[in-house]
Amino acid sequence: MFSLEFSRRYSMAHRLRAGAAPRCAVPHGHNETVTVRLQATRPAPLDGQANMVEPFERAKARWHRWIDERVDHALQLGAADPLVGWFRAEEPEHLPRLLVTPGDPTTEVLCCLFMAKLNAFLAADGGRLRCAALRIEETPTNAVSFDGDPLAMLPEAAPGFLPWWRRPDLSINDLLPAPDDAAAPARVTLRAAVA
Ligand SMILES: Nc1nc2c(c(=O)[nH]1)N=C([C@H](O)[C@H](O)COP(=O)(O)OP(=O)(O)OP(=O)(O)O)CN2
Repeated sequence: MFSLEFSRRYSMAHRLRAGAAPRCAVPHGHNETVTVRLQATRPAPLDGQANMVEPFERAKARWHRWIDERVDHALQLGAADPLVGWFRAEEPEHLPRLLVTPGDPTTEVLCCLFMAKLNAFLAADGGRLRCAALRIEETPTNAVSFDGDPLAMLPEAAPGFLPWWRRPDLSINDLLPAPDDAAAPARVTLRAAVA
């Protein structure tokens, strides 16, 4: 089967608070590269004319827009990190720049969140492609890759609530309604109801 592979580079900062990597408890940054492998959900032979699974431009458009506009230069924080509350109180204008993860923002969880988000984009674009594997190079010497079902690796959301990584919008957290997300006000109300 054919695979389409795309790489994108972004800068990020994060910190890990759970204690598994004590050196990483203080905010610090990396320039990371994410590489995705896409496959057709219904593989077909080449047609002898266009000979494409899908034009690269179409296959990667939403994904690269999200990486460039939202993930690049975001601060990645675990949902329970007190820095989230600090930004809410002191610099709420920067809340859209926080990428909030369930538990510490490790490269492992990022792989699953990114893959789930990419699959949400691909489903919204017609479901012709799906992400078969994803790899993040955190540093020149450390990388994590994942294949399989990313949702099986992540905590379940409250019933009726779609977390940001399952929505085909540009969001990177659930702290605020995303400006491009018409359904967000209803979802925030629903989340308040289940909390
Ligand atoms: N399993 C994981 N372990 C670690 C992660 C992670 O996401 N998953 N992350 C970190 C830190 O982010 C750390 O900044 C990067 O790791 P580290 O090995 O310290 O990076 P170096 O560039 O210093 O690597 P060298 O090969 O030693 O130069 C830690 N662990």
